[in-house]
Amino acid sequence: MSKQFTLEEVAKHNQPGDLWVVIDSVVYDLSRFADLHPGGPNVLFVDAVAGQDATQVFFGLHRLEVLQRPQYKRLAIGTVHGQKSLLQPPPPGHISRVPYAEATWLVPGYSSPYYSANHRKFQAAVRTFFEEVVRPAAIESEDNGKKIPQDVVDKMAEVNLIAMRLGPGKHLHGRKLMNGLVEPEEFDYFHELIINTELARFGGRGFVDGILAGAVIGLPPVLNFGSPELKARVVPEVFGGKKYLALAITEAFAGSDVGGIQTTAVRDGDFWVVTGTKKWITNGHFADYFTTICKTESGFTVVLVERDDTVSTKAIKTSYSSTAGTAYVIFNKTRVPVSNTLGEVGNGMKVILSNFNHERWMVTCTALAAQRVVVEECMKWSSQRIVFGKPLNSQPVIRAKLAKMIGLVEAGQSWLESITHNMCNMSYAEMSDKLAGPIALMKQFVSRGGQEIGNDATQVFGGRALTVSGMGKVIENYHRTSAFDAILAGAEDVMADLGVRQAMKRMPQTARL
Ligand code: HEM
Repeated sequence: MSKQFTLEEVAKHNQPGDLWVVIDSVVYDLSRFADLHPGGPNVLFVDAVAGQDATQVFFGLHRLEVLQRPQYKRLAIGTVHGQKSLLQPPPPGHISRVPYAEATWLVPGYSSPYYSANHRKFQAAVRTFFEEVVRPAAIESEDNGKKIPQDVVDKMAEVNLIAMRLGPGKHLHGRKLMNGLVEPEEFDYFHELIINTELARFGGRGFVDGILAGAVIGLPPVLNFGSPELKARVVPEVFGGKKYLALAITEAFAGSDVGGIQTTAVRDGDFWVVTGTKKWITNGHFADYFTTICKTESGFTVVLVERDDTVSTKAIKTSYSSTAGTAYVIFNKTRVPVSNTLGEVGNGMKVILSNFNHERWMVTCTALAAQRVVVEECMKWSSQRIVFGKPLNSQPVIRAKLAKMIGLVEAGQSWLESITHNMCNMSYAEMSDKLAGPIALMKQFVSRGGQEIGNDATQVFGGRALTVSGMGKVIENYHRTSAFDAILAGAEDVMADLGVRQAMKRMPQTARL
């Protein structure tokens, strides 16, 4: 591509069979491609395009990534003499310079009391890892609905990313985290927040769950309530990416009202016999283990069910990608060793509830990261889209929408960081006591805001936000799937109610106006 042309030379190639255009200083020969062009050949032969610098019109219709696809890269034949490319894709690990595209602590010139030098190094390494190793798989899996590829899982396991996703704790001790970048004892909830943020930046909500969210929510009961033998066997398999695990609570009969579940576990000697169904089980379609709550003679009991011929899973078609492995699970008299019991018999609710705060906090982290990407997309689109002869962002109504989106994301981020700071400084018991309400309220605030952001972003992008590919594909995906954040880990309205009821419990008896 060392050949250089003048604009005058390019201009001579302006008809069917001999068609050149300039995009961002690069000269493309579209002579043979014109008939194959997904937008049709005719649009390429208009005077403002054929033989001309079509940069502005091109970016009104295509994402930068189109030019990076190998089949289109080949169309480049040289550059325009004296011009330089201004629109290269950013290198992996890059911090966006688009205002509000990054949390403030990452923006040069701003400071934050929450993040140490180690968090900063960690963020840079995790972003680079996710962009280099995970992004291509994320985009492909979101599209084709297949499970996250095993080689990506293996690479995540190598740097202990699966283990780190469960947050700080003893399970990290003795492990080399991110090639030794952070000491296991040093790893805190801000490190985990960083991981959650980075993995949700690819514009695919199904993949956010497909990237082993099942283990993040289903393994803690094993870690905290399983026998030493069970842990010694299962935990290394899951952290090593060799086996998959899902949390099986909800049923067609019971969602937020967990008490209504109908799956039973009946004792038969050294076994539980588990019978029943579970619905909406994230990663369930490919899981080897199911952390399952069952009705037992006395109350509820949680057991770790291992997949065998008596366990069948059916993929449920949801409005997000089936890469999440969402499943309907059927246990048909499945025999589970009593040694797989997690926690006390009859006290299963405690085991399940112990997990909810962390799960809700995690959903908030990933939801906010996705919303920030939506803000970035809208900021870019509204400045590059020319409408009525002016950039879209010259319209006050568009700026008002941007203001609302930015406000929601920044408010959510500040709340999240404040809660995360408290998580770092509280014992587990204090967290359960003091943070269940705030985390529930924060989650409902962020998920509700997310749905508003999805609606506003759709208006900003117009029809482009309604197609799964092309300019508005990130917005389409977010808008279609934002309700997942409002349902998973606790329905939005239930969260709001829980948060306020917790606050009411703390009202001083003597409080009067
Ligand atoms: C290197 C040159 C080009 C390549 C490789 C290319 C490729 C593509 C591709 C892959 C699409 C499908 C949509 C997408 O994936 O974003 C598309 C759509 C389209 N292209 Fe191009 N294109 C080129 C140049 C142009 C130019 C110069 C124009 C100027 C008018 C143009 C007009 C369109 C239109 C109108 C569509 C349909 C957009 C839509 O459905 O919203 N293309 N092009």
